[in-house]
Amino acid sequence: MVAFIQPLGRLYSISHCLKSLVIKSNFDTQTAYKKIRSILEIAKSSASTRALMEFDNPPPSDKAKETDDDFAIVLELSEDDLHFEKKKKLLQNKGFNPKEQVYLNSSSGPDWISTTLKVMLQIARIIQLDEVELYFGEDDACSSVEYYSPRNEVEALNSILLLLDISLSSVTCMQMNVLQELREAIIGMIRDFGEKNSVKTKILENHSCGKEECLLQWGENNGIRTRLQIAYVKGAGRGAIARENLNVGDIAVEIPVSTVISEELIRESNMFHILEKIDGISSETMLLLWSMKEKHNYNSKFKIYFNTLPKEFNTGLSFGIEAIMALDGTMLLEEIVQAKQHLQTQYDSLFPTLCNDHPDIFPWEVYTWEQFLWACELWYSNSMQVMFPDGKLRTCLIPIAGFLNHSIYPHILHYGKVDPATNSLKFCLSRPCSEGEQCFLSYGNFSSSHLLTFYGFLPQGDNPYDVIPMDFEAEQEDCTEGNPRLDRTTHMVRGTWLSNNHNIFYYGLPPPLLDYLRRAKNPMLQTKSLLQSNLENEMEVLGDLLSTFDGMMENLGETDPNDRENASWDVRLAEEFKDQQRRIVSSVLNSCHKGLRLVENELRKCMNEDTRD
Ligand SMILES: C[S@@+](CC[C@H](N)C(=O)[O-])C[C@H]1O[C@@H](n2cnc3c(N)ncnc32)[C@H](O)[C@@H]1O
Repeated sequence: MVAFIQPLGRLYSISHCLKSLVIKSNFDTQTAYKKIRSILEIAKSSASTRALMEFDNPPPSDKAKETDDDFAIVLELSEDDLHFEKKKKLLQNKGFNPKEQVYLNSSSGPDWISTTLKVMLQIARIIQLDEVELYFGEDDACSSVEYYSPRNEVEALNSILLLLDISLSSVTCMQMNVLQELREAIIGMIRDFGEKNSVKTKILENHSCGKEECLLQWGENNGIRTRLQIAYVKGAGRGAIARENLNVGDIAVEIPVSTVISEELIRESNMFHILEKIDGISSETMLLLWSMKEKHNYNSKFKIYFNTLPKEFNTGLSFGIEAIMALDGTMLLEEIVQAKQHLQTQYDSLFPTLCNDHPDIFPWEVYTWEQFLWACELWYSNSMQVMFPDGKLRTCLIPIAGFLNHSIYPHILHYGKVDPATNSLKFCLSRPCSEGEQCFLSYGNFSSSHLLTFYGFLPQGDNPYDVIPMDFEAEQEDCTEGNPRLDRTTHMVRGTWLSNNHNIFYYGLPPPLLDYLRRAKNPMLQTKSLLQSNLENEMEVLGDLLSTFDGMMENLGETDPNDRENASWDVRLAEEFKDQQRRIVSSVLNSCHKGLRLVENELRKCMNEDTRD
């Protein structure tokens, strides 16, 4: 996403001990290439130096069993991980260390592969958790989490595969057999996971793809290699379809840097010397202004690419007034209004000044507000963040790869780093894609509100990143000066159907939120035992949540009975989004009601016991 929109704040209010509940969209930033990743490390005792790849001797108790074929893989949570402490705690709750050795012993029994992989996968899943997944990850030792999110699962399986591949190069023959067996099992798990979650694409045969084929030909002439073809697909414009069966690790598309639209181009243009003098202008904004003019340049190197771009993008930024009003009761209304206002302010700060001062370089008919909005939508919905060999992250438009649609079950997770050896971007598969199947990318771990605003669609399936963030502000006594101060904490909820744990003290709701509310009510309560005081506190917490979410549901109103089929594209999208919000809020309300019944039951038992005593 281009960096000229700031995160936007949104408001709700909660009664009782909490002063206010401010809801913010602070989990939507494009983190994929900025985030410091946890690394998985493998250890080998025979190596003279401890490097990324080492093998460890078995622990003393296992010494008797030590053979040439007894060896361990170490899965390590990097201390550089942004969430190191939380992940370490979660690992420890499940009985693992942040640096865990998993012994590979093929003679330990017929189930050694599934037992070993189960352990490795549990650890790898936690290491690969992102901020939202970690927040919702159950934190008690008893609940065994099967999986956190489709992205996390594919990421965790691929990280184990990478570990095995790294280690294959330096093992004995017997150890190689063991690793190969594990590797095949992992590939099988990735395939099974993909088959269970495959998204059926309807290809629209009656649409011609002449312009797209011209671009593929242009790509071939310019060194782009692709195993994808382009077709119109139902509900998503164009999409990229596998021409042949593609396996994990295969490259679906390879794009030389010379065919990428990035800030280098603006430096070569005649508008650079004017734009560079504008205070605080970002390279993304310069590039956006460049692209507005370049799409009319008949001699442009990228003319064929510009020819394939839609006339309209239909993102949330183009929502008309009726659609915006249809969002009433959701936080998205304010977000879209603010985003549009922000763009209008940006436009007004540049135009008509640039057109008046340099009419030959910035012709007014090219730099209208409508054209500016079109370019913003182009850059928001089609650009990718790319890490170049010089270590700089640049926002780029990437011909052909730009046809890849987004999915919650993506085939391609990592694509944003230029391979310095080939000076190209490689789009490698993290799960297989069969011939004729649509190949999907992950645009990032985005909520539906973000995807609607900046990309103009709502993804199919349960989006684990559809959260309702909640910022709590609680007044605290300042010990040193006796002045009250505001403590701000961020929590969130999402559809409680995504949780595995609906037992008492959990109810499918996020444990960190519940713990925070419990402590806010009664800082002395420490345990989740069935004591009367705990249960009474629990009733209050659930009661507060119930009244907050009841209010949200009331604000959302009833489903619009009007015929959606005949509604305009934007009103239909707004109504669909609102339905999703209702579903989330309704699931929270159900969980609170069920929770209250559970707690009441236990409280009754508690009181009966007291009267018997
Ligand atoms: C990078 S482009 C992908 C190619 C695009 N479909 C096209 O025809 O040019 C991103 C745009 O594709 C569409 N898109 C991507 N993923 C989608 C999905 N899962 N469902 C519906 N539309 C999608 C949205 O319009 C989005 O703004």
